[in-house]
Amino acid sequence: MAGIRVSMDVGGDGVAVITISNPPVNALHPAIISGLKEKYAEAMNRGDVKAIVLTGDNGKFSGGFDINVFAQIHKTGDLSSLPDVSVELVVNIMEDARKPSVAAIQGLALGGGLELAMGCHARISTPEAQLGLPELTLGVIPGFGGTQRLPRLVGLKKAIEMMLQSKSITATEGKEYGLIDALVSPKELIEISRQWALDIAERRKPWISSLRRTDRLGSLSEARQILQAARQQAKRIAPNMPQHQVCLDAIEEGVNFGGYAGVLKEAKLFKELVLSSTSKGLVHVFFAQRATSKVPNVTDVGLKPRQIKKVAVIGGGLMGSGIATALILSNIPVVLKEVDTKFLQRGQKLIAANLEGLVKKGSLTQDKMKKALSLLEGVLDYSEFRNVDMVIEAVIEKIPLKQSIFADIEKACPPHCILATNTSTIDLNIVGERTHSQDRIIGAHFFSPAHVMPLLEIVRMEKTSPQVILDLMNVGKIIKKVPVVVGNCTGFAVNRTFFPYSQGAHLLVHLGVDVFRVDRVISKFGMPMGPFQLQDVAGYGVALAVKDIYDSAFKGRLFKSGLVELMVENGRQGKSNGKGYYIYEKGSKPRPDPSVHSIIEESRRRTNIMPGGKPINVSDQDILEMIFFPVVNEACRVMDENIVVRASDLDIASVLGMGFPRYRGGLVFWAETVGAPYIYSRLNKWAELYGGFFKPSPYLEERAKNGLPLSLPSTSSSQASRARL
Ligand SMILES: C[C@H](O)CC(=O)SCCNC(=O)CCNC(=O)[C@H](O)C(C)(C)COP(=O)(O)OP(=O)(O)OC[C@H]1O[C@@H](n2cnc3c(N)ncnc32)[C@H](O)[C@@H]1OP(=O)(O)O
Repeated sequence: MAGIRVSMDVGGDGVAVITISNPPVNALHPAIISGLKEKYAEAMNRGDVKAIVLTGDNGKFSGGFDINVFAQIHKTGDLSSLPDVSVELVVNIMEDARKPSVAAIQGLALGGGLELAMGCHARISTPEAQLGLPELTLGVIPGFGGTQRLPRLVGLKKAIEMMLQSKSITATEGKEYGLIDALVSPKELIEISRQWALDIAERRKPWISSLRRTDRLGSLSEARQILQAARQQAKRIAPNMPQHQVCLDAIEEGVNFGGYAGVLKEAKLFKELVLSSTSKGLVHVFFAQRATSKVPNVTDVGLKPRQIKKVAVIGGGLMGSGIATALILSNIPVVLKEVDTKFLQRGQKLIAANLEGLVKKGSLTQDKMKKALSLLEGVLDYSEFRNVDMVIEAVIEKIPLKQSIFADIEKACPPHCILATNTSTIDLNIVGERTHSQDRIIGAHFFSPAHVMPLLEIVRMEKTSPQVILDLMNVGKIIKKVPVVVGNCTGFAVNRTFFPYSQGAHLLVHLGVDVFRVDRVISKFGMPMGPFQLQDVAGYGVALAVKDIYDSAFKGRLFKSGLVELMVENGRQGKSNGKGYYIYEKGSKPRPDPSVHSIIEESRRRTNIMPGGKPINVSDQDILEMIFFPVVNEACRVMDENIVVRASDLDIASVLGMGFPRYRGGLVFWAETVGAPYIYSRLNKWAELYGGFFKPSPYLEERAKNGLPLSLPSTSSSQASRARL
């Protein structure tokens, strides 16, 4: 296997330097594990080797066990490709060896990488290296002894925090906690590690096996209290995932019966979790997220992103101020344009408040806030636009207004400048209709709050140039977003796929289902909140503004009711005025408002769709399916029309844009686990009972009838044969 190797170099000082090499992050592929076993055996047998230094190639120790192996196991169900590492390699070969090992760490030591380092008898690191056990984010637990050694090195409380929250620390922090023995510069790393290893071999420094330590664990009663508190916390933060409690089970075994018993238990539990549906979903999301950065004809044609030195943002409302915040936080200077001083000041205040919020949370220092604010310039006309590299328009969703802005900025900006719009629904062809710059017009659809939400939906038109797409993808990465490139249509990929989400919820309520029950079922499934609370939080203005646009784009598959208008007529605007389906009061959680029932009753009377005038009788499962299956159905149309590059892009967009539970792998991945034939048959039945809103799309029908995966890309012949359906 090219590039995958373990090498050993024995110096005149008697130290064998064993180096892991598997670019780009030195992942621990099974071939690396066998290589390590082989080199250690050789080092033990050679008379000229007194001690070992273990390190990684190219400035990185290791990014952990090779996650591709998990993906392979998920496909085959066969666990035999998992090498025996925790006992055979880390305990028997490394920790209990006759010759000591020192880990020389640089760049990163994550997951199995850090676990190998903890099996060494000392750890020397460069200060900025990232150390952590993020296995729970993949639905498993640390499996090379990490659940046992980390608590014995940094104490139970800190270790549990690092594992349950998958939180990395720097080596500088690691030194404070006892994980790292010495901090050194990259230049000295190998030299000092060699000397350290010799010092241990010659007993000038202590020969410590982490697994046998107990001094950092505290008393049994203290340990039990910490574990108990952690179990409660895990129940709250991860109610639908098994790996948090299982990780605590492994730690507890070691606390009660010693480190070695803990390692054995950990190995057993690890194997069980690898096959869990949670791990399948999370590993899928790991690779799906990385796949979004590969866009055919954009990222594979040798283009280099141009530097974007300055960006103009038009509109200082909620979205514009959030976008400006995200840019200045990543050191990109921003010109913020508004129509008058009052609106400009409001925008500047919103940006300052966004930054202050981050300072309060502890994620930004005062100095960095000042630095960010110094990069913001407020303007009332286009004169400062002459030297910007990108404009992001973020004004209200009014077509004539956007068209006139685009005609203006085409004149005011330099010819290379990217002209982006943050519209969430309007067709980009319409926005740019009055310009001659179709090749540099692009959608930059942020999600609210824009400085917090991780998704950036990049919308390209047929004529948008690959260079412009690449530049915006790069800006997205710089401002720490995950850019997903999609095609142009009403609502683009995310809002289009999810428009039936709120509509299905409204339909159910008009069929007689309780509004708060709908929200409870959806939250229990793992969404951050139910569709009605979401509507409260987003504000009814959004729903009303896009209504006509959806009406004309999605004819025949809409459910129309006047409930939102009725809510507004009754003085309810959702969270913004404290009164929606829920009551919002400062300092307390949203409370269901029973007085909303009379408004709903009125809306039901007007719509009059309950069969025989009586509420339908449905189970919680029915509610879930009647809301999500229409969403899957629309996702099928989005895939059929090639709005997304690949199905997994919709998985990432649903997770990062809508809060679809990551551990379910995203919308399409989840739908595959449910099965196209079942989804199709349910939608068909509801279409007969309740009309066109549920009618299965030809794409779904074809997949269901032919037993094909939903994620399999369409071929032109299948598209043609569907057109005849
Ligand atoms: C038994 C053990 O306890 C189990 C384990 O060790 S499980 C693994 C634990 N380790 C992790 O979870 C770390 C996962 N990796 C990461 O968080 C990040 O990739 C990183 C912080 C290492 C690097 O981030 P960044 O520089 O942004 O690069 P990123 O794009 O994420 O990764 C670069 C490439 O390395 C791959 N990669 C990263 N870590 C990998 C791993 N552990 N296994 C396989 N591939 C990996 C990525 O898939 C990507 O591949 P691509 O270029 O083909 O898309």
